[in-house]
Amino acid sequence: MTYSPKIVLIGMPGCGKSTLGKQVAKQLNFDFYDLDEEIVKTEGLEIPKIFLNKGEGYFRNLETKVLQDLLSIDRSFVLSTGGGAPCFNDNMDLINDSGISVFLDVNLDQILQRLTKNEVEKRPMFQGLDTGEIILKLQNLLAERGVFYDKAKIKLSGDDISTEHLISELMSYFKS
Ligand SMILES: Nc1ncnc2c1ncn2[C@@H]1O[C@H](COP(=O)(O)OP(=O)(O)O)[C@@H](O)[C@H]1O
Ligand SMILES: O=C(O)C1=C[C@@H](OP(=O)(O)O)[C@@H](O)[C@H](O)C1
Ligand SMILES: [Mg+2]
Repeated sequence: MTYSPKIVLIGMPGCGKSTLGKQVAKQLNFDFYDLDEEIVKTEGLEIPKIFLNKGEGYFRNLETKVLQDLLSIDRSFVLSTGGGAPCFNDNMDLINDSGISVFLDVNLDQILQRLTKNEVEKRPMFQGLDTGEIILKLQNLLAERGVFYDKAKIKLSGDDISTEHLISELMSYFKS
């Protein structure tokens, strides 16, 4: 039987899951999926529109369904999740049952800088908030979500986690 690793990136919104995931998949020659992009394709609506028109509860159930479908693919891939994905509907256990979860633990100051540049409009959780409110929101989210992120099989921290760093951690994990 061949081993098909499924690498699943998790972490706070803005920590770099989508950016890093794409790069790592390319370097490893694995398929790449972005959970949010797959949700958008399934629903035919952008993420902020799904939140606005159908509500967060609907989004979370759709997120779980699309996650389950992706995790059942029998090939190696890198999957970048959305920041909330591991924290609803037993998703973190699902991820750990079939994949290698990697928590990108980037500090909130760094995330704030990235989000406030140009990234708020894509993320309904932060729309309409000023900088102070975004800080509070990030702190509250991390307080709720840390317990889920902590279940990751691999944890990487730093302001700027590189593709090389992630690949080297994965190689050590595969060897262990
Ligand atoms: N290592 C990095 N250094 C600087 N900016 C980054 C880095 N990784 C991601 N970014 C930027 O931060 C923003 C959020 O990144 P993204 O990959 O969308 O995060 P996530 O998918 O975790 O929400 C984007 O503008 C992206 O270009
Ligand atoms: O943290 C969250 O709850 C969310 C994060 C987003 O993904 P990113 O983590 O890629 O921003 C996206 O799934 C949605 O807007 C909800
Ligand atoms: Mg993303």
